Amino acid sequence: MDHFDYVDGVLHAEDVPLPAIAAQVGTPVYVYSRATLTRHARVFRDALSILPSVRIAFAVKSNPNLAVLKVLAAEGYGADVVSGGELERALAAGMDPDGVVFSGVGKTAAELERALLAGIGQFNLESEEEGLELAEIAVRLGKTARCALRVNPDVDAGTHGKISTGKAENKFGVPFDRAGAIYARLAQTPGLSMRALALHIGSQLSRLEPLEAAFTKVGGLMRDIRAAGHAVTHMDLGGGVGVPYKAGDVFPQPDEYAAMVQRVTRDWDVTLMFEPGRVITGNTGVLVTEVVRVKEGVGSPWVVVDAAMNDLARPALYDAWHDFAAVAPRGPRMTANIVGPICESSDTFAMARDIDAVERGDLAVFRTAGAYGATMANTYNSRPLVPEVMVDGAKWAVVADRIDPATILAAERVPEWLA
Ligand SMILES: Cc1ncc(COP(=O)(O)O)c(C=O)c1O
Ligand SMILES: N[C@@H](CCCC[NH3+])C(=O)O
Repeated sequence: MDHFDYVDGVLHAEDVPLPAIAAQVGTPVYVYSRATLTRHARVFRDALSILPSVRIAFAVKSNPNLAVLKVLAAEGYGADVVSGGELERALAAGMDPDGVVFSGVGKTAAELERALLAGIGQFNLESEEEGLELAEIAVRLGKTARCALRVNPDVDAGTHGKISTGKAENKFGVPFDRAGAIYARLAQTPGLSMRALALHIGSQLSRLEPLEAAFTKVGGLMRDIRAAGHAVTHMDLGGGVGVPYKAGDVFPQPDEYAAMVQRVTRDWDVTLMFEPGRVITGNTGVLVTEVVRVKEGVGSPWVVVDAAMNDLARPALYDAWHDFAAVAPRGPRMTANIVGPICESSDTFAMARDIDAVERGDLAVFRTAGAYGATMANTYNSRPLVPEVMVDGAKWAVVADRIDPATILAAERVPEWLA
């Protein structure tokens, strides 16, 4: 459930008509509902409350906007970060460093040092090499780094290949059959305090079975590691729970996910950690766009909108589906190809889609754009960086400015020797 509904034939975000935002901020623009965000944060947290000891670290990459992070910090969420930049955002949002988990295969020495000095809660080590490097830095700084070892369980998540992370051929984590030995070595390395195993097998999972298989497998590994005499006090089960993008699609609900986790982890005796992203933010946002032109096509007309693959990359990258709806539907329907203005054929949001009939100048939205939307935007074709707005009841505010090409141009330099 979200808070984007039609009132008197006009799509609103909570109590605010989207045309009012478009008139002031222009398009394209991401619009987030604070009520939806809060609701999702609470539903997920409450579902997990059936488990004895839980820490939730929001996957910042899914929506790193500072206002979004502030709302989640107030709901007791920590942060799963994958770069120094995301760490700074989490800290700027007032998140407790102890609730920050640092994932990623390529953390640099500078990032590791900064995170150690900030006192983050856990480093999710993705290799033995990373662990040894972190240990050296920790010893030099007189610190101890609390760590998890990320294991690659070699389980097929059944999601799009480009967002699958738990098969042996993916770069993430250490090979399952090497994990016990690596954990043992790192547990004896000064500067590190090994406390957990971590896993994350992929994103936008539509079924719980692959997660259950992976948790079960890594649970067995945890027992082996304990039997070898090493402590495991935490287990980080990652994120990955998917959301429906297409009206009518059915996805696992947070309470079903929690029940599965409870069943698998009943005798683990650990603090369970989670890194949800999309399930918290996916439904909290829409991308508002304006129809620039309706152009004759072969078969279906081309509906050219002013949003493009630089603003919402998911359809171009993963052939992802985002529902498209007119902000003020005229009544009839049409079959159309929806595209952006960028000079790439992959700048296509939908082909031969049955949509609300639209004309030049009409506003429309791509739904379920709160996760992996603005965060993946760029300025390709020297387009502006898309702005973001948050709505709260009848109030709304710009929470990220549109960065226009002139500002970007001002950061570029022509060297003297070219002048
Ligand atoms: C390590 C890690 N944790 C958490 C997430 C969040 O995933 P999702 O948005 O699918 O919940 C990701 C992204 O897939 C990730 O790479
Ligand atoms: N960017 C991807 C998700 C990647 C998850 C990263 N671990 C998407 O839009 O679906």
